[in-house]
Amino acid sequence: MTATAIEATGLGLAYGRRGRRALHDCSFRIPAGRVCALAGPNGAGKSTLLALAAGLLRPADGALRVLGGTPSDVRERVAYVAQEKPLYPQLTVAETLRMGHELNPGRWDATLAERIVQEGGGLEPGARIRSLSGGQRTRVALALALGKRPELMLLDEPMADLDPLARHRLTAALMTQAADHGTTIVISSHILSELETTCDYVLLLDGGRVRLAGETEDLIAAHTLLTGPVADLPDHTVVESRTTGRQLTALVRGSRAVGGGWQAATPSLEELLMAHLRSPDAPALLTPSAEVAVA
Ligand SMILES: Nc1ncnc2c1ncn2[C@@H]1O[C@H](COP(=O)(O)OP(=O)(O)OP(=O)(O)O)[C@@H](O)[C@H]1O
Repeated sequence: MTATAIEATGLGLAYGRRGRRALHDCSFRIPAGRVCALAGPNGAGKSTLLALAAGLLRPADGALRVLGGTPSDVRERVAYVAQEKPLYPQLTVAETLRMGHELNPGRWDATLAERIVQEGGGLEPGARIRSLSGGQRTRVALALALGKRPELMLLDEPMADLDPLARHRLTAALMTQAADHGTTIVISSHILSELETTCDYVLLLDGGRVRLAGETEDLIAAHTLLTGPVADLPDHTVVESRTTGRQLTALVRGSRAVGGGWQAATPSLEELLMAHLRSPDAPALLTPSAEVAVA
């Protein structure tokens, strides 16, 4: 089995004593070297999971192992970019990068960090962080994260405020980092169509629970999109079915051929995720590499 980047066993967390559970009994594994999409609707628990993996929150239940240790043990080897991209507003861009250098002795890649802030309409080194736009701050935050040359990057909706060109460039920089250095990237996003082209692993959360986890390809291959006359679908686990006039469209588990006028197609990742989100009662599915080994 390949090395493990993140392993959660029965992980649970509630905010406050009477708080609703943000995560509930989550067990899954993300192997090292993957680019993993963390998907799920608002309030699914994505930011909570990333903050736990970054060691900023502690689990109330269960356990979370990151790069083989506790999140606080491995902090040096992990880069975390939170949704609100906290940076020091009074520092300049150059001072922020210098801080990155000082905080990461022996690891810091100044050339890469500089390139990220300079690419596509460079940021003035003397510009104060407080004077930057949201998207420009994101570039500085990602430069700090990439400059650290981490083994694991935890990115909470990093691209949300970037223009399409900057988004494209930074996605390419992340993919190069993953390919050249085997960095594991866990990236939360609501833009499902973008995840399909960039991510080879998926973790879908909903209501604080794991719904899908595993290789993108294998999860897609484990489902079939069937279209045909309105009728029962015997012998299939139906994730979601919808009727339009006399036609039924159903996402089912399995890839068996069906007769009787049914047309079978491979779902896109977006279709797969959307069908699961629209059907909260569909059973969860984890591929073997995402299952936690029972001791
Ligand atoms: N600091 C907090 N105090 C109390 N409840 C919180 C706090 N942060 C998150 N929650 C609750 O925990 C649950 C999970 O929130 P979380 O931010 O992890 O979801 P998310 O999947 O990242 O959502 P989004 O896509 O909107 O960013 C939600 O019900 C949310 O209201």
